[in-house]
Amino acid sequence: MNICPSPIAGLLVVETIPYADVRGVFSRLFCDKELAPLISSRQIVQVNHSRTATVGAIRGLHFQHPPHAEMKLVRCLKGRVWDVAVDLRQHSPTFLHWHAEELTPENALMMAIPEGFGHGFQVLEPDSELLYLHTAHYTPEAEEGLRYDDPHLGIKWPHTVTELSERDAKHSLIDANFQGISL
Ligand SMILES: Cc1cn([C@H]2C[C@H](O)[C@@H](COP(=O)(O)OP(=O)(O)O[C@H]3O[C@@H](C)C(=O)[C@@H](O)[C@H]3O)O2)c(=O)[nH]c1=O
Repeated sequence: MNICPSPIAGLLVVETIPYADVRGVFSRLFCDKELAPLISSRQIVQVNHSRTATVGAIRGLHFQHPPHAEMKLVRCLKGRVWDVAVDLRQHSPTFLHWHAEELTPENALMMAIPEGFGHGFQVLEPDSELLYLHTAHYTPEAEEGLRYDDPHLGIKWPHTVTELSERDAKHSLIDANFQGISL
């Protein structure tokens, strides 16, 4: 696995090197030794999977507040998604900047999204599937979201938005009182 920087400090992109032969492909999806530089003392405590049927559907943007803030490692197992992370760290020089990567099974990229970032994605192929590794348990009372179309973020989604959960449609817009996440 190659751990690559992104334009936002702390947000990393991991390249996985798949082993291909006549039978198909073998890939290591997680290794605490190889990923130690980014995982540090964190532990993976939950593994989630989602399948999203419709091209253009968006999930996000989601995050958990401290003390339930988490690192998420996200990869695409099927289809194609445009995965975006937004820097919400209070006092970060890149506060409210975002970075996106297209994730596919073929490019085998994994976004390593640390605490203090919002995360979302848009589906670019039908029935796209994502695998998430989390370093904190799901804590709905600590969870918050931002609007995918928040003008303060200006995220340039690659496809027309076709579907959104009721919850994601109701997130508040960022206003002058929004301080970000204090870690
Ligand atoms: C995220 C999550 C949801 N759920 C439940 C709550 C709800 O009934 C159902 C669907 O949840 P949601 O609508 O929040 O699912 P979804 O909108 O897909 O939420 C996900 O979005 C992406 C962008 C992320 O980054 C993920 O961490 C997660 O927040 O699953 C769990 O039981 N455990 C979990 O970890």
